[in-house]
Order: sequence, then structure tokens, then C-alpha cells
Amino acid sequence: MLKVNQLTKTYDKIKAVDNISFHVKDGEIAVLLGPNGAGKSTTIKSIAGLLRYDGDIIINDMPNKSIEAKRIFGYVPEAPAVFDMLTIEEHIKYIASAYKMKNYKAKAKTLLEAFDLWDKKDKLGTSLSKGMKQKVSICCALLFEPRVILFDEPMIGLDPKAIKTLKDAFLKLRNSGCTILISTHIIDSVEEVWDRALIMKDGKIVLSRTREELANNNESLEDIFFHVTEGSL
Ligand SMILES: Nc1ncnc2c1ncn2[C@@H]1O[C@H](COP(=O)(O)OP(=O)(O)OP(=O)(O)O)[C@@H](O)[C@H]1O
Repeated sequence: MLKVNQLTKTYDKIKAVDNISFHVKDGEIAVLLGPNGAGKSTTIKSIAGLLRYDGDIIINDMPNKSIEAKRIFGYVPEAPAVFDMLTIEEHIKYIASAYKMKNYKAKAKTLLEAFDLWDKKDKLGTSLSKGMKQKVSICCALLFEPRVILFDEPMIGLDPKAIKTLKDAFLKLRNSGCTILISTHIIDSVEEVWDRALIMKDGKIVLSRTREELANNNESLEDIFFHVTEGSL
């Protein structure tokens, strides 16, 4: 469960996120949509504990910056941060050690195979393409089976097979009861998987809808996105 209460983040004079509140339940996939500059990444980075902000962020009843919360949440940043001088396999070992995982090898092999990285596991971070770095970042976040996971623009740079593998991973995470928040401005990329859509504009959440609510009104995600962000609602 993820709870964001009255989150505000100001950079110098710019209010990037303006008093937003939302919840994402266990086993729910929420998508944070919005045009460029709406405040999506700032929201995700605040939840990940990387920024100072006003408001409260609670992960499974614990403050997001507590060690206990950090043990159970995963974060895939917008720009993958891999270590130049570690191989893919060493990244996996590093995460397994940080999260004190004992039996991680079979899970790691399954993940690396699914993302076509198994045969590249001895390659150094510095020699990986942008998409490969993104896949390493995703595998590291999935390895320790987080209870809450944040993805910031996860599809950027991925090939079609990796996009399909990632969508399958979203569904498996949901089935396991994980809380999932995905930020994107590419609506098509999440169309098949979302349960709750949060649309941001100018730092505010201007619309929150469940898939069921949209279906009952015969609306599509794309329709409401343009209505809300182009100001015709
Ligand atoms: N480090 C920073 N310093 C100053 N202003 C920032 C900083 N990061 C973001 N901003 C500003 O905060 C606002 C929200 O930016 P943010 O990156 O959160 O938006 P976004 O919705 O993720 O956009 P995009 O879809 O383009 O990635 C924008 O006006 C942006 O210029």
C-alpha cells in the first residue's frame, strides 16, 4: 500500500508538485500520466525518498524514508544508473547482498533470461547500450520481490520483446499483491495493464479514475487524458 498525503515540492520558485494526495492499494497498478513537466518524475522521486518535500508518504504503514520501507520498495529511475565497472552479474550480486538474499541465483537467471541479458552477464556496465542498462535496472528492482515498486518511464529505450516481458512482469507483480506505480506520458504503453489512472497537470492531480469507472462511462484513457490536459473538461 502506498499513501501520498498533501505532497508539495518546490524547486526554487517552481511548484513542481502542488499538494497532491493519492493511495495505491496492494495488488493495484496505478499509472501516473501527464504532459511533459506535469510533475510525474518529481512525485516518483519524492516517493523514492530522493528529494526533500512537504507532506507525508507512507509505504505499507511506514514512512518512505525509513530503513524498513526501503527494504520493501523497488525503484526503476527514468535514467538507468548502472555502475560502469561492474558486470551485469555483479550488479545482481550487489543487490542480492544489499537485500541479504540467500537464494537469488535461480530468480536472477530467470529474470536475466527473460530480458535477454543472460548471455551478456559478463559485460561491464560501461559497454551496455541504453536499453540494456534499462533492463539491468529493471532486473535489479525485480530481483528482491518488492512489495511496492515505482517505475519512472520504464518503457523508454526498450525493444518490443522487453516491453512485452515488462508488461508480463507488471501482471505477475499485481497477482502477487505488490503495489505498483508507473509514471509515463505514453498512454499506449500501459493501456492493457492499468487499474487506476492519475492524471497530472501543472503539479496537481486533475483526475483520478479506476478502469471500471472509465468502462462504465464508455470513456477511453486517451479521451479523458486529452479532455483533462487540453482543458476541455
Ligand atoms: N532539479 C530541478 N530543478 C528545477 N526545476 C525542476 C527540477 N526538476 C524538475 N523541475 C521542474 O519541475 C516541473 C516538473 O518536472 P518533472 O520532471 O517532475 O515533470 P514530468 O511530468 O516528469 O515531465 P517529463 O514528462 O518531461 O519527464 C517542471 O516545471 C520542471 O521544469
